[in-house]
Amino acid sequence: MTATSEFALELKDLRKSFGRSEIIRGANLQVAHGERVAIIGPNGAGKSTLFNLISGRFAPTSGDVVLNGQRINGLPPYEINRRGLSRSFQITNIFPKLSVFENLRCGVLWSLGYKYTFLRFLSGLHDANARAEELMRMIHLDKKRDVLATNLTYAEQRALEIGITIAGGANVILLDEPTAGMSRSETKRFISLIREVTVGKTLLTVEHDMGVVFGLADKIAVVVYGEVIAFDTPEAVRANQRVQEAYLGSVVADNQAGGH
Ligand SMILES: Nc1ncnc2c1ncn2[C@@H]1O[C@H](COP(=O)(O)OP(=O)(O)OP(=O)(O)O)[C@@H](O)[C@H]1O
Repeated sequence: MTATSEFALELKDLRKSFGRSEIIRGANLQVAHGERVAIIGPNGAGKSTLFNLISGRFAPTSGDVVLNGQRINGLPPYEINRRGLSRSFQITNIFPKLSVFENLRCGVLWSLGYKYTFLRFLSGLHDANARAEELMRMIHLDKKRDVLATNLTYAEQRALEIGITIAGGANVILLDEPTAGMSRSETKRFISLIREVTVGKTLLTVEHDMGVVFGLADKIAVVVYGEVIAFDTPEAVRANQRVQEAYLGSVVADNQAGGH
């Protein structure tokens, strides 16, 4: 997708209520093309709700979500996907009984299905195979080409999921706690993998692990009570007094106490 606007993603005074409780309370954010952003904040602050608003699972109560310069408020997820945003979930959505290659090929075909008529879709099958091979190399699973997804390690399954997420060439990628459940060494390798496969793309993650946040993000968005209270470089966010008071101080204390 070509960059037609200054920002890949903008949230403008975004609000979301469930019944009488307003969960997102006027969130604003401007993410530049190619930026890697981690969304952090206390439990219940509204991070997942923001992701759900951006990816189209929920429609906002008011305000705008702008993707590549186009308002996408209230569009269904597949339309938003077609416009260049792809999301992977914390819960894996790979097909366990298909091989690595077949899973990736499905991801490619699925994304082609939205972009092409049926005839072009058929002629695209050859391209789909080539793209699936390319993705397999990108996620370092080419040696596991014919292994069923169910027989991969957990970290490999998460890598496969990222491969499927980027298969369609979306320029904005949303990852929900991409390293959750991984060991420290797997996490380290996985951060490198995410960095590699998202070069030139805009990345948003919801993340609790501060090691991942500081290893991956160019910028951090801090969400507290449904508002983005800070959006800056990791160093600036770490030094931000308001963030310290509202959130980061307690996380650092938790980590020192052996929590997560
Ligand atoms: N579909 C829904 N209906 C009603 N309330 C909801 C719904 N989805 C989320 N909420 C509420 O919105 C608030 C924010 O939840 P959300 O999951 O977005 O927070 P979060 O920052 O992602 O939290 P965590 O870090 O614990 O995952 C919570 O109080 C939650 O109960």
